[in-house]
Amino acid sequence: MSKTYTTKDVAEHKTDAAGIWIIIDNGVYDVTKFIDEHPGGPKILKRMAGKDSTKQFWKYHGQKVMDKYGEKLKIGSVAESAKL
Ligand code: HEM
Repeated sequence: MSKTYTTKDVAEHKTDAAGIWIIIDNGVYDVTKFIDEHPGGPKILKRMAGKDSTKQFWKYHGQKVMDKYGEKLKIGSVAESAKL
């Protein structure tokens, strides 16, 4: 079963020490270990740390990237969603 987080939980994960989480659509992704391998560079990803990066993600990537990395990095979903 997938874990549920609040946007506040996610917002508290925006440093190397706490871990770096981002929201894409309804999912919560832990990119702490991925960030240095990010082909778009760590900086741009770090700027979205703790935030909803749905718009930015789909601007720069397609479904293929999500299919390849999503499952590996996903740690759960956000409890409150505008889409529910
Ligand atoms: C789970 C989160 C993310 C994953 C797994 C991911 C993965 C990738 C991958 C695999 C690429 C290589 C390009 C490709 O294969 O299409 C890439 C490029 C890139 N990513 Fe990400 N990314 C993530 C989040 C983000 C976010 C949040 C941003 C923006 C704030 C971003 C900005 C970029 C940019 C600017 C590029 C370069 C695009 C280009 O060269 O045309 N990424 N990313």
